[in-house]
Order: sequence, then C-alpha cells, then structure tokens
Amino acid sequence: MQALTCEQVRRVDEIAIRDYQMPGIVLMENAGRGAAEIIHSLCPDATALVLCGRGNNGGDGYVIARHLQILGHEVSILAVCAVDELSGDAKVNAVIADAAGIEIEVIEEKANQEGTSLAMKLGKTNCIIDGLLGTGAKPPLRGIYAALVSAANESDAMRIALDIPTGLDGDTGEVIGEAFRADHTMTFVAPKVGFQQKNADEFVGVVHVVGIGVPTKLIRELDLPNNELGLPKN
Ligand SMILES: NC(=O)C1=CN([C@@H]2O[C@H](COP(=O)(O)OP(=O)(O)OC[C@H]3O[C@@H](n4cnc5c(N)ncnc54)[C@H](OP(=O)(O)O)[C@@H]3O)[C@@H](O)[C@H]2O)[C@@H](O)CC1
Ligand SMILES: [K+]
Repeated sequence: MQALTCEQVRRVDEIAIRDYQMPGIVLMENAGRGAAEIIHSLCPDATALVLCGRGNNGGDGYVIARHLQILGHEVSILAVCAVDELSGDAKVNAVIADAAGIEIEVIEEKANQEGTSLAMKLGKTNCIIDGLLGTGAKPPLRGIYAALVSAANESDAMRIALDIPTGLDGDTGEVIGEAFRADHTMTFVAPKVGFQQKNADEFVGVVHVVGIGVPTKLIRELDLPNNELGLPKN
C-alpha cells in the first residue's frame, strides 16, 4: 500500500468527514476497534496500560481501552490531562471509558521529576499502548511526554504505538531526543512515509495498517494521477 504523509492522511479524514458525511467519531471507533482486535491477537492475555495524550491520538487510546476490556483484558489508562480538558471525539470516548469504569489516572506534570514513580507505574503492565501523539505532533516532545516515553522504553512490556510512535516524525522518520520504541505500530489508513526513512524501523517495529472505514472510492482517488486531493503525483 502506498505510504502517505501525515498531511495526506489528515486530508483523508477531512474529506471523509466533509464530502462523505462520515462523523469523526465513526472514524475513531473504526480505528480503535480495528487496532484493539490486532492487539488482542498479538497479546491475548495482556494487562494493558494505555497512555493517552490530549488529542485524537489519545481519543483512539480511549476507544482501544474499551474494546480491550470487552475482549477480556485488564486495562487502565494513564492520561496527560483530565477528561474535562479534552474536546471533540477524544472527549466523547474518554467520557465513555470513564463511565465504563475503566481506571483513568491523570499523570501530573510534577511526576516528571520523580522518574521512579513513572517507571513503577509503567513497570506493572506487560503491554504499553502509546496514544500520546499522532499526526498532530510537532517535535520536540514537551513536558511529561518525554518522561513517559523514556519510562515506557525502560519497561520490559510489549510496546504498541498508535498511528505513529510518539517522538518520531511521521514524514521524515527523524527522532529529536527520545521516541517510543514500538514492537508494533497500528497505523491508520496507510503507512506513513517516515516509516521508510533511515533508522525509523527501530521505533516503528512491525507495521499493521488499520482501516478507518472510509469508502474505497476515496482511497482509490489517492492513486489517480489527477486525484482530487491535490496530492503530489509521485
Ligand atoms: N477523525 C479523525 O481525525 C481521526 C483521527 N485519528 C487519530 O487522530 C490523530 C490526530 O489527532 P490530532 O490532530 O488531535 O493530533 P494528536 O497527534 O492527537 O496531537 C495533538 C495534540 O498534541 C499536542 N502536541 C503536539 N506536539 C506536541 C509535542 N511535541 N509535545 C507535547 N504535546 C504536543 C498538541 O498541542 P498543541 O501543539 O496544539 O499545543 C495537541 O494538543 C491521528 O494520529 C489518529 O491517531 C484516527 O482516530 C482516525 C480518525
Ligand atoms: K502515538
């Protein structure tokens, strides 16, 4: 499957919502359910800890936590902000996860100083899921994100990235400082062009492409030389 830039994938979401009247919440549910089913097949008995950022990448994490619970897993969430600080589709899914009784612990910025407490928290699970940053990331990692990524990388848990390993630039494959070293990456719609660059594969691990339910016609338009998305003709 053709690799896309972060901007191209964001355009797919925009067009699905604008031209095909697909609610973003439906795209997020498809993304999260599809990722959860692959994660379940990879580690059927895992106790999972989902790291949720404050955007829609975090939103995917809240959906995945719910579906892993449905599939029988012990799941908890470590969030960079409280549910009421979220917005849009991410907030909807955080509220659902909270109502479903899934533990959501908000990690305080000050935890940054006490690296041990983070390592303790992340050491108690055998599957860490990175829902911190996706196509909306603007490196370098700010505040608690770098500490969370470092603590996750020190853990001997299986590490699974959602869409793009946090800290990796999805377009260039560059890593400034630290990036989540995923064993598996569940990437939505298409592989990202940055995954093929230099040493990205040590952060990306095995790539699994997860569809988000957009119509074939939209995806087919991506391959047309004069496609409507205004994508470069490469
Ligand atoms: N319907 C859809 O659209 C679908 C979308 N999908 C999912 O959405 C993802 C894109 O979501 P998104 O656009 O919300 O961006 P996301 O990557 O969550 O981060 C934005 C937040 O992070 C922050 N931030 C940025 N850089 C930072 C840094 N270096 N260090 C710290 N913080 C940083 C940034 O803050 P700001 O820069 O605005 O101050 C903002 O708050 C995509 O990857 C896929 O997983 C799928 O569900 C399919 C359907
Ligand atoms: K991520």
